[in-house]
Amino acid sequence: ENHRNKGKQTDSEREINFSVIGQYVDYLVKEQGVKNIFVNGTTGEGLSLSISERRQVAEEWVTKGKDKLDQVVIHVGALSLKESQELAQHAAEIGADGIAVIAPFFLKPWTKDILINFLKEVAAAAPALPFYYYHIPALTGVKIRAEELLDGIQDKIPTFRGLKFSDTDLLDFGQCVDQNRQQQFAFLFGVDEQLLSALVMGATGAVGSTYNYLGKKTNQMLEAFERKDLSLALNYQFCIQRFINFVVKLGFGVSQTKAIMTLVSGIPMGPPRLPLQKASREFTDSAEAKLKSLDFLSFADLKDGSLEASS
Ligand SMILES: CC(=O)N[C@@H]([C@@H](O)[C@H](O)[C@H](O)CO)[C@@H](O)CC(=O)C(=O)O
Repeated sequence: ENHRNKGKQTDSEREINFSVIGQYVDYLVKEQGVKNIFVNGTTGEGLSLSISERRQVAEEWVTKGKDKLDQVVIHVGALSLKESQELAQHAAEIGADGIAVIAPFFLKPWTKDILINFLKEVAAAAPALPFYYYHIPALTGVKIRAEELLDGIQDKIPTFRGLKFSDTDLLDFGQCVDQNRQQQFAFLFGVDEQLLSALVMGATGAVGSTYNYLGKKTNQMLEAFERKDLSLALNYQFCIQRFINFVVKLGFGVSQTKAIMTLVSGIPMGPPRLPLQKASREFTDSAEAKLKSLDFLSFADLKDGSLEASS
């Protein structure tokens, strides 16, 4: 299963290229100002990887991020509670900074209490690690409101430290913040095109796919917000929205994100794994033109061979 550095053609198409992770850490820190990483989530196709691959990816990020990254949080959600616990324990062993879990999405928890019980069992496998609930109802189909879930959650899960909220329901998000003011929870927003609205609601941070290549722009928005320069912050958000709106119309998902990451960083992300399909050349060309027209990408930013890798 470990095809690391064997260099066969099929490996690069089908297997994880662990060797670029170290390079990618440097890229994110230096070029994008991103120092916190969420590993094996949606963009990382965590649920399409084997348990052994997930362990290896997590290890590589923690090892290569040492003394460079502030926090590496590992997503350990799985359909099998046992696998999730194994991954949680592994995250603790390798020195990750936290774990996050999505709701199981095949046989689903139908009530808040059942979901809490599942999460509690995973959290207990890594009792020293901060625990985050990853709320992404559009993908899991589990629509239990985050605000309800958070009510009294620390009594059940003492390591609970926050929420990664990947949904557009700002009523739910706002109420998560409003009802937990006494706690020091992290409220991490996951819909990049709406981040400014979530900041107004009290988001304490963000986790998202576009920060791989729009990290610098988003940091400028965060700084403007911090300085209370709302009109400048809104300018940045609208700029980001123009790009996301453009690619959404072309069909935007994890595969397309990977193609853009390759294009902008020059580091080959490889194709996605089935059932995802590689982004088309037309998509990548259009996205590139849009990035340039929005001044998100200059010719100088394009690294040699970047188009090669995504073609
Ligand atoms: C459904 C989805 O992929 N959502 C993204 C967003 O960053 C999303 O790509 C972005 O807001 C553009 O719509 C993140 O919430 C997912 C994420 O952070 C992850 O990779 O775990």
